[in-house]
Amino acid sequence: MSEPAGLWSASHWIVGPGALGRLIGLRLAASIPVTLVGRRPLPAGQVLITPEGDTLARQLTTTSLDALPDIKPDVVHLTTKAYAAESAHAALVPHLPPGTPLVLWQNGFACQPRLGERHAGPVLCATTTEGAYVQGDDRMTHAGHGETRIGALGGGHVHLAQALAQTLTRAGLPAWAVDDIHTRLWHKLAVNAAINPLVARFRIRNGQLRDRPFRPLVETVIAEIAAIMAAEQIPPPPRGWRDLVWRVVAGTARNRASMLQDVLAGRPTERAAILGPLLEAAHRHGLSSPLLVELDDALSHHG
Ligand SMILES: NC(=O)C1=CN([C@@H]2O[C@H](COP(=O)(O)OP(=O)(O)OC[C@H]3O[C@@H](n4cnc5c(N)ncnc54)[C@H](OP(=O)(O)O)[C@@H]3O)[C@@H](O)[C@H]2O)C=CC1
Ligand SMILES: CC(C)(CO)C(=O)C(=O)O
Repeated sequence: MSEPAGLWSASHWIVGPGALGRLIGLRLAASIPVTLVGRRPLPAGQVLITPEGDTLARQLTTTSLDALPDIKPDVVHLTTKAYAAESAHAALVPHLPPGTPLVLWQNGFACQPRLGERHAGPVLCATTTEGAYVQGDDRMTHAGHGETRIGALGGGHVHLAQALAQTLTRAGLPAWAVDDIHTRLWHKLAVNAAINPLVARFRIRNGQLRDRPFRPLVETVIAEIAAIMAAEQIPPPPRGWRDLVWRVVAGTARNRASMLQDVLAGRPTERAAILGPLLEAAHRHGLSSPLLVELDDALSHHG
């Protein structure tokens, strides 16, 4: 695959340099100019612990949204949580030349269509199974290798998606350009909706969903999600929704899911981006989804 000129040496801004943002930033920074843009500047010396236990130390340019450099980026990766993406984008936009490509890495399906409309330049969405968590302002752990898919919601910007996929792959984050990112985002949303609210509510690890008291609840949530997806004409995964969800439960059995971690830490959750689009679709199609509504309601007390 040949790469459009310039992307491998292009400068990348990572806006929202938490777990995923720093994973991308530190991996790219081995050979590409990267700037981490936060709400507050992070230390320039950053450390990444690899899944194999090795330590990668990097010096990066770090700054904050209120002190952006004059040199502009060629690509912006927005890696805040879903609920912060639109406000971060609004703060950033006055400082970006029109036409700057934007890559959205959020889970759920809330900010993507809205920013796709609003951003004055190409917008790509990425969905990834990489796993990362933050250990401090200068240290993060790449917990597990995964795969990333990138594409535009309308299916365009193919060369840009291919170039970015190649750039990420060369940096050690295997990535592919796809023409069905819309479907893939909804599949990831389905997995997150089936697992995250239940484990957050009962404060259990993902694997415990297989146990007797929780298993029927997972099955009910999957059935509600499958009905909504069918009404929305989202194609099911090849072996169906149950197979997809239970495979992820088995593969992440020891995980404390992100929503559980957020609830335990008293942080806002990504409830609105994950359950919101499902409940809106259920409403549009006149479908009843009592368990999803109950879980959404319970989580709403956590923000
Ligand atoms: N972590 C992972 O393994 C994966 C995460 N994802 C998705 O990626 C997204 C990011 O997740 P994750 O990296 O874990 O989240 P984190 O909370 O670790 O990182 C979010 C970062 O965004 C920063 N931030 C918040 N508001 C703003 C703002 N207005 N401007 C600039 N920066 C801001 C936060 O700063 P501060 O530190 O100041 O709060 C923080 O550094 C989520 O949608 C998540 O679902 C998807 C797959 C895997
Ligand atoms: C797939 C799952 C549920 C794995 O823990 C996840 O993506 C999350 O924690 O948000």
